[in-house]
Amino acid sequence: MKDILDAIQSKDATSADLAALPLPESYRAITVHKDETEMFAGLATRDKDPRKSIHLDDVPVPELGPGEALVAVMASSVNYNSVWTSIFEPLPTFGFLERYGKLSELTRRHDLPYHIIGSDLAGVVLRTGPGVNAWKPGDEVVAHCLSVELESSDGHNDTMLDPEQRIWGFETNFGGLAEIALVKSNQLMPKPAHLSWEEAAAPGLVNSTAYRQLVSRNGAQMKQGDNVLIWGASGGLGSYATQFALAGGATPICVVSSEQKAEICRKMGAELIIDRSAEDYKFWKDEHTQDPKEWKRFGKRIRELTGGEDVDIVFEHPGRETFGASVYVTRKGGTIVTCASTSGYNHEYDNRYLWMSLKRIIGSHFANYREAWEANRLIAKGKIHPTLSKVYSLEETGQAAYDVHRNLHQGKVGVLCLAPEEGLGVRDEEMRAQHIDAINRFRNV
Ligand SMILES: C/C=C/C(=O)SCCNC(=O)CCNC(=O)[C@H](O)C(C)(C)COP(=O)(O)OP(=O)(O)OC[C@H]1O[C@@H](n2cnc3c(N)ncnc32)[C@H](O)[C@@H]1OP(=O)(O)O
Ligand SMILES: NC(=O)C1=CN([C@@H]2O[C@H](COP(=O)(O)OP(=O)(O)OC[C@H]3O[C@@H](n4cnc5c(N)ncnc54)[C@H](OP(=O)(O)O)[C@@H]3O)[C@@H](O)[C@H]2O)C=CC1
Repeated sequence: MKDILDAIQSKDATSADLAALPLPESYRAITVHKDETEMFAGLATRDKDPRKSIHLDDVPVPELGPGEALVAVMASSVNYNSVWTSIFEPLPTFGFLERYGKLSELTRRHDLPYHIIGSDLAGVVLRTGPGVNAWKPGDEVVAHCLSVELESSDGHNDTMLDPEQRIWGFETNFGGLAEIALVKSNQLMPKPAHLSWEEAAAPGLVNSTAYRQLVSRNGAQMKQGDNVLIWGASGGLGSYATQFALAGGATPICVVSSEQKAEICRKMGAELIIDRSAEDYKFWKDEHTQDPKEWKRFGKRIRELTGGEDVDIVFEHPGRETFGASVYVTRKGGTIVTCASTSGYNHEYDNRYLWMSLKRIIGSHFANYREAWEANRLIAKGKIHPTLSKVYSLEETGQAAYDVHRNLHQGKVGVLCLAPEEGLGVRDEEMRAQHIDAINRFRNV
């Protein structure tokens, strides 16, 4: 592994040099174990501690198949899907690996007693399998997390609709929180040249998801002048949704839970901010009953901020706790676009406010290759910036996942895999200098 890292860091190693280096037999990877899926039985979600279930193991390098690439991972990031995997909710992910393993001789590789997790990476291509022409060893890349087979016609208008659509590192094995990852070559995209490895690895999953959810024709199709209510506006998804709203001429109404987070949103350029903790909204009176008076108080606050307007789009992901309020505060004909249910997936809302006011709920999930490519292009052009706050070592991934699980973080949390330190991998210093304040906006807050 040291030779590989030396070659990546040397200025003059060629593609042929990298291709000629032998692969190691094993590599270090963050895993959860199949024989531990019951370890948190009986505990409340909040009390399930990723530091106990996440391991750093030596694992064998997987066989490389057609259309695939092995990538030396310089850095990765923590996504909430890795939190779900590590607390075995809503299901242990081993069921996904078993199902995938039944598809073919080749996919059987994924069905293992350990799951290498992680759905983001920035790194360097080491090997490509048969049929891969667009990428070669030595290419500096980021990977999006859509894994598809595309044997059915269903996915050929929008690859997210492929019946064999999976999220890499969540529903497949050999994910990005490791020194080497196995991806399909159609997950690869050019690494933005002005970013370090850990900055480049941070946006991928959430940036692509927010792009489809808010901007794409497959999502809410946000337009200039729209009022967009963004839950968790300084979090993973929300920090990109806020940037897309601002860059697209819309007005974000950012919901956060502290003054510190409100300040981050102001630094991004947002002006309309609701501190849900300070204003103490209680949308649920008890576990079973919502309080429409609280929806109304929340809606009034939005109208105060906007000068009397309601929101055209709600960017939803907290789920059960907020969904009733989200449906209520959306304007007539507006859109609630949801990609998650962090606080619970059985949502309740008053349907009269949906049908009588001709509102629409849209379900959105990750992004197709084109959407991920467009979202990555915006990063590469310096129009949208990474929101990396803190960086951990691979050994500390359990703590990094704990921070995200307990909402102790801001924006995105990075993980160094092969990169020996932060700040490496920048190719375009001039462009970096132009955007350095925006790139560092979330650092150490
Ligand atoms: C990019 C990052 C993203 C995120 O972070 S997202 C957040 C993390 N992700 C999650 O929390 C999602 C985790 N996944 C799940 O919870 C489950 O994954 C699902 C609930 C999404 C699906 O459940 P399941 O049981 O895996 O699949 P089924 O599609 O319900 O299939 C089970 C059986 O039910 C049959 N079935 C499906 N639809 C119907 C129907 N309409 N009528 C009759 N049967 C149906 C199927 O065929 C199959 O059957 P057979 O077991 O025999 O194969
Ligand atoms: N379907 C898909 O493709 C994707 C789904 N997801 C899912 O989206 C969810 C969010 O992911 P991500 O943004 O990365 O996570 P983060 O934890 O980084 O950010 C979420 C933010 O939401 C806010 N929040 C959390 N709980 C509540 C609540 N009960 N009420 C109101 N606000 C809340 C918090 O902000 P604050 O405290 O400041 O209000 C938090 O910072 C996860 O469940 C994840 O699995 C993520 C990416 C892709």
